[in-house]
Amino acid sequence: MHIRIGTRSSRLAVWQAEYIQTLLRQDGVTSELVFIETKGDLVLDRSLSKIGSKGIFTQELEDQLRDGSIDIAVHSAKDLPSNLPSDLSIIAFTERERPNDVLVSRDKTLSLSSGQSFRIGTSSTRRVAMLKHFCPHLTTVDMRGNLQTRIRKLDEGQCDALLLAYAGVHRMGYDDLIVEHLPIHEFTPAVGQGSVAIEVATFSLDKEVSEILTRLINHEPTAACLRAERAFLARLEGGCSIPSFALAQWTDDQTISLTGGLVSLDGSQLLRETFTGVSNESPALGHALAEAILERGGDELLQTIREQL
Ligand SMILES: NCc1[nH]cc(CCC(=O)O)c1CC(=O)O
Repeated sequence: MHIRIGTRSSRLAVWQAEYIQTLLRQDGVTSELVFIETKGDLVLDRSLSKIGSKGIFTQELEDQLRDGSIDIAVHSAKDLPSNLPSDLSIIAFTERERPNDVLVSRDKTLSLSSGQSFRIGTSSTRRVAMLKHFCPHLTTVDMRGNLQTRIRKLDEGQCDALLLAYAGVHRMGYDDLIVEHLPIHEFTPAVGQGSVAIEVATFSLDKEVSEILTRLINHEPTAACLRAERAFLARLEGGCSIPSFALAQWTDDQTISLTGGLVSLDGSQLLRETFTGVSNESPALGHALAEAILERGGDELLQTIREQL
């Protein structure tokens, strides 16, 4: 069996694709990487929320799944929209890396909780809004580009620190630059953060091949958590430009706890709830959480956010 793997060509994307190749090789499955550029890689002068986030890192890969140029597409689970068209599906989520965000800087004395004032580079609406909520004394600088580009901008002095996903920083070998791990009960991560998703064209991939790939790549405990988080996001109809967050975690061998919510762009309002339920009904858990958040004022909050973006 030989699999053509579609991937973006950023260093993190290549790390992810090579990780998938390693998992496949365990069972003698050979593969090759097909590099595909997405709108998110090309348009670097505008913030993600202004480009219109839906599928900006995924569309071109999906086109090649459909026309049969590749067998699977590898994405950061976080970049994959929560509502997939019916001809595409996810057949695996890899075991999640630690899901939290980290503060990255050359200055070891920096800390979010210290009360010092400094500039943080980020292009994520969630991170900007959360910083405004928890750390109003800090300023943010809009910063696009892959990890290496952002660290170069940090070194050029365009900001004093970056707020990033631990998973990407660790995978790229920048652990030495981490000055603080942010607590997930405050800075709850984005849906899917830390896991890698495998997407296929539902009707063109052979069913038997698809089952083998799932067996080799999918980590079911992670997948159950991501189904809860993604159901939450789907109900909010949020892409990655909406400042929403959710993290599901196992509490015992049958139960998942899902924490998630929304924060207003100016940080003044933060809605967060935790729901617990049985793991095999995790999408229902995500749906229930979304309903609760919408009912508690999330509905109006979302409307305001959409008008402002
Ligand atoms: N949207 C960019 C993106 N997509 C996935 C990751 C990090 C790795 C991951 O969450 O799996 C990042 C960078 C970041 O948020 O710091």
